[in-house]
Amino acid sequence: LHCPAQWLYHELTSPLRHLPGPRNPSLLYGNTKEMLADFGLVSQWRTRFGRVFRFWGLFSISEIYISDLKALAHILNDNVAYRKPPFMLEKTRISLGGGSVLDMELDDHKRHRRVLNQAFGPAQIRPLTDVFMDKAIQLRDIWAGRMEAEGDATRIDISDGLRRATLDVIGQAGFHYQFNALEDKPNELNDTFTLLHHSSQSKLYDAVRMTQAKLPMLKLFPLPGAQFFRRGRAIMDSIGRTIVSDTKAALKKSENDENQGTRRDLLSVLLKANLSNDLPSNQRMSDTEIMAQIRAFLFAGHETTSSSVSWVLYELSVHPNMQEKLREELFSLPTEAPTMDQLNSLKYLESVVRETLRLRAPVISATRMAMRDDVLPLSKPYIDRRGNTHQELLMPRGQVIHIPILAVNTDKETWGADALEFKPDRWDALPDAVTSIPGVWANLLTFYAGPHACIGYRFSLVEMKALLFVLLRAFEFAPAVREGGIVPQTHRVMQNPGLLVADEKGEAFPLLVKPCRRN
Ligand code: HEM
Repeated sequence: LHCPAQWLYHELTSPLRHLPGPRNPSLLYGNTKEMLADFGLVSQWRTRFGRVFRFWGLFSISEIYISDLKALAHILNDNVAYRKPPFMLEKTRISLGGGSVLDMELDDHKRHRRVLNQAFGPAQIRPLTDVFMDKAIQLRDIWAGRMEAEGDATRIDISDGLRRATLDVIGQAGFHYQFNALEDKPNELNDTFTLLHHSSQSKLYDAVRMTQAKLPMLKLFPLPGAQFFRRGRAIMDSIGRTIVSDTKAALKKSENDENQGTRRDLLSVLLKANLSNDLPSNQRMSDTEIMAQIRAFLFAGHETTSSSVSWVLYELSVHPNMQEKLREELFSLPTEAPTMDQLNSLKYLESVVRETLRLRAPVISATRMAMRDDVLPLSKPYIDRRGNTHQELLMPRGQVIHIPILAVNTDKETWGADALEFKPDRWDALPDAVTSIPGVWANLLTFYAGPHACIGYRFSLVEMKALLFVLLRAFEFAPAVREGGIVPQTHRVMQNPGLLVADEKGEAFPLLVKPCRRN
């Protein structure tokens, strides 16, 4: 929508104008302010208005919430008719720099995925398990050191350690690069990420980027946060240049070497795939595009995993019997250094990871736009504000769509009355209805679906399991604050566990950690 008249025409003539939904409290902000202030608001609307309703985004651009599974399957599998809206692509480019798979659509997206997919299969992730284990052990030793100095039952900011560990993992397993974020030294990239995504200013910075993406002329003004995003991009680019030239040099050196392939990091694999003779030259990625993927992996692949592990530890801290049951299983492996296949053979670990990624999906929603008029099938009819029943959803071109990942994962009509409870055992006998969820993994929308599904989900799952294997065999985790003191904190589309009332120490998510008695 390029001008107010076009917006007005779209809203007034839309076949969806009679959809139920909340009222619009502000022409400028729509419902965004109240949504930011209240994490549970969207699910309250879902209870009140049903699986399809309309709410209002920034500048009163309407968004259609859809959790109807038939309609979602239709949207997620058609990435020609339903794409990331131009303002979301623009926001990614402002925040992260452009040119990666994260801001590509259609043919360019396909070209990128064709090369990138080759680095993310099980055979490529298997040898990276050693890196996941090494970093998990390094974090374990750091926390054990704190316990030696401060005594048993030490209060530790879990998310800080995990963020550093997952940044180190993506550095080493992703690009054969040492961030050394776990070492107790200032790390410029980690500090910039923390400032942008976890400081008191981060929501403001994000809102500013979204406003600039919707009103590009605002990019001419030096609005809050611009210098930090610039700094983040500059650090990532300078690291990226070094990484690409080092990796290319290493590949060249190993061309005539029997041991070709000693470098197993994602970037080495994808650079090799990109140079392969099997790949037509017009399908290759340029060096600039390769560098852009480094930024994408850093951005998409580090905090998502640390948030997931934080959520697992949170759930286990408030469910000590499940923590003990899992620990029992982890000790049943007669090794300190399990392989990917051994980690994947642990059934209860798998159920705990699935249940956490269902109930605490780190990415809670996605946004798409209809690129043409369409008719969406529905599993259940909806009733509009005038009382008329509709068997289908008439989708007008240009309509923004809200895909509620977390709500789909926790819908009582699909998962049963206990959908909002943490119950790993549910994975032993799932209701049939969940098979209609169009997710790429485990009947969940956590890693999305269709052509834009998360490329890194296998990487992330093994990394999570390695961290949990090491940390739960070494420590016991218990709540550090009273019940209800840890709540989901949202930033952009991410949710992390965090303190309801911030403390002066600036901790994000503390737990009481003590050495495991079995050890
Ligand atoms: C628990 C961890 C993770 C979660 C929950 C997660 C979730 C997601 C979701 C929901 C999307 C789709 C977003 C959209 O299209 O609107 C996505 C895409 C993506 N993810 Fe992940 N992710 C995780 C870990 C990772 C890791 C470890 C990497 C890389 C090493 C990664 C790289 C990507 C990339 C490159 C895309 C874009 C794919 C495309 O558009 O074709 N993610 N992820």
